[in-house]
Amino acid sequence: MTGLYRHFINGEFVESEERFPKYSPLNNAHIADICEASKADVDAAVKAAKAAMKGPWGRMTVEQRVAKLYAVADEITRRFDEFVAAEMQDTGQTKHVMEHVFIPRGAANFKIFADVIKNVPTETFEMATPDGRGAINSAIRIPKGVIAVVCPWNAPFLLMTWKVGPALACGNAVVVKPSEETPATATLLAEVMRDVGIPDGVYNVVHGLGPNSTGEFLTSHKDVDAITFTGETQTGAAIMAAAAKGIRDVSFELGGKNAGIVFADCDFDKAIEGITRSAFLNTGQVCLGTERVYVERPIFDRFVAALKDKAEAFVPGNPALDSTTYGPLISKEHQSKVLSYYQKAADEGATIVTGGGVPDMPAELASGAWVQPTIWTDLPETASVVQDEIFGPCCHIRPFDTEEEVIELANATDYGLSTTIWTNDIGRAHRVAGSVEVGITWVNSWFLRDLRTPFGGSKRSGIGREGGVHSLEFYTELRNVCIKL
Ligand SMILES: NC(=O)c1ccc[n+]([C@@H]2O[C@H](COP(=O)([O-])OP(=O)(O)OC[C@H]3O[C@@H](n4cnc5c(N)ncnc54)[C@H](O)[C@@H]3O)[C@@H](O)[C@H]2O)c1
Ligand SMILES: O=C/C=C/C=C(\O)C(=O)O
Repeated sequence: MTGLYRHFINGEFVESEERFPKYSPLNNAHIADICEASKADVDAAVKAAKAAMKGPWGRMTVEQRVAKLYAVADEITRRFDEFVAAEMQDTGQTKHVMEHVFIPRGAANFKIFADVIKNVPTETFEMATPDGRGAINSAIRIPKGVIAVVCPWNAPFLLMTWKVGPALACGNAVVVKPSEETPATATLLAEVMRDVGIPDGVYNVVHGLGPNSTGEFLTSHKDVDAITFTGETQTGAAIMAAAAKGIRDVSFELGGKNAGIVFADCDFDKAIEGITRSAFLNTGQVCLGTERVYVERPIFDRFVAALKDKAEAFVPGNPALDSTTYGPLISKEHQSKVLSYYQKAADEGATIVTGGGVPDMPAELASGAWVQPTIWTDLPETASVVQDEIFGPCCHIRPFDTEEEVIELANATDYGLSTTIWTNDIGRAHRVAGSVEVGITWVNSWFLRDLRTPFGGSKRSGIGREGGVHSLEFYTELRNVCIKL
């Protein structure tokens, strides 16, 4: 996948003059150039998508669309190793996480929404009328039209297909703007779309940056009917302002500062396992990840010691090796941001339980975006690393004494994406789950996904829910047809 990443517009790969470099997270080597879509390129992509809605795609039956989406999923599965390699090259994350989490979810994201759209009923109301003949109201689902899909870099293929799957299932056409850090799998998916016969213009990809670049050109384009975005809360605010012009609908999955809550009656080993994953999977670059851990006082010391052991057991290195369990951050820029928080934690008086710096790496990887898994204790809740989303492999652990106290601590944030609660008291699990202000709560688990369930954030972590029938709310419009009999 080295070389040049091109746009995919109206069924063809096209280049543009402006380019920017892609560096490997593993060693900062220059591994590719990426075309940067101009206003004219974006306009061509939006025009192609709009035209596709009036072409064969717009005329397909649901059954025909569903068959196409299954073909997309099957082709992703057939080219599985290429997707694994492409995303591994962009993110530096381990082959294991690619093979077991991110790439299979790409295929699953097409199948689930093909199944949903095939089985969803429409609503009908019969009504009486003064002439005694009555009328029937029937709501039919209409695709919204051209959907802009703006994606982040942390789980590029999973997050992009989580939007493209339902958008296409509902009969829309999409223009995807992948993150500037992760062009590979969106581009590879274009080949899949072409090869399985998705009509030209239904799936378009425009590469580029955000502000004053492709992302802004796309989200402010007047012929985009709706915008689905996953990324930082501040970017969401900028996109919302762009969407206000023309009154376009938005679906946002934004940042988080998620709390893990561990009660003393939990299954200790499972809780350690779970919090290890939620804090450090994907080098902490998971929106659902845990950066604040609250542990009931009787098991606090034991918990901190056990999590320290887990953090120190990660093996950073070449992601293609089975022995590697830990990757770099996405970029040197993100490394600087995370390291600045490591410094702030030290300045603000944290006890550094483990980490806090850069791991020793062999010469060929020494220039990569590596940081150590890091655990802090003893900070006040006002400390920067307890307040801000860092998006790195780090967490602060604090003891608590009562259920009421921990609920208050968990809720003391503007974010509200997810939480993970560890206890064997089912009543307490249910009470606490009902009180933590988030969109997604896991009890005795984390990131256990049933794709039929509503997924999204509360407070500043998002707008709307995607997943199962909930995605239909965003990707279609209901048109009520009232037939007087
Ligand atoms: N809630 C969720 O489900 C979820 C999932 C994954 C990631 N995230 C969040 O994503 C963030 C990490 O991703 P990121 O750093 O790529 O996010 P980001 O907001 O910096 O960028 C996301 C995308 O938006 C584009 N963009 C940036 N500015 C833009 C603008 N003004 N107009 C239009 N497009 C613009 C970027 O080019 C990129 O494609 C974290 O905050 C994380 O919590 C949330
Ligand atoms: O990093 C964020 C991971 C988000 C996961 C999903 O959006 C999902 O599982 O659907």
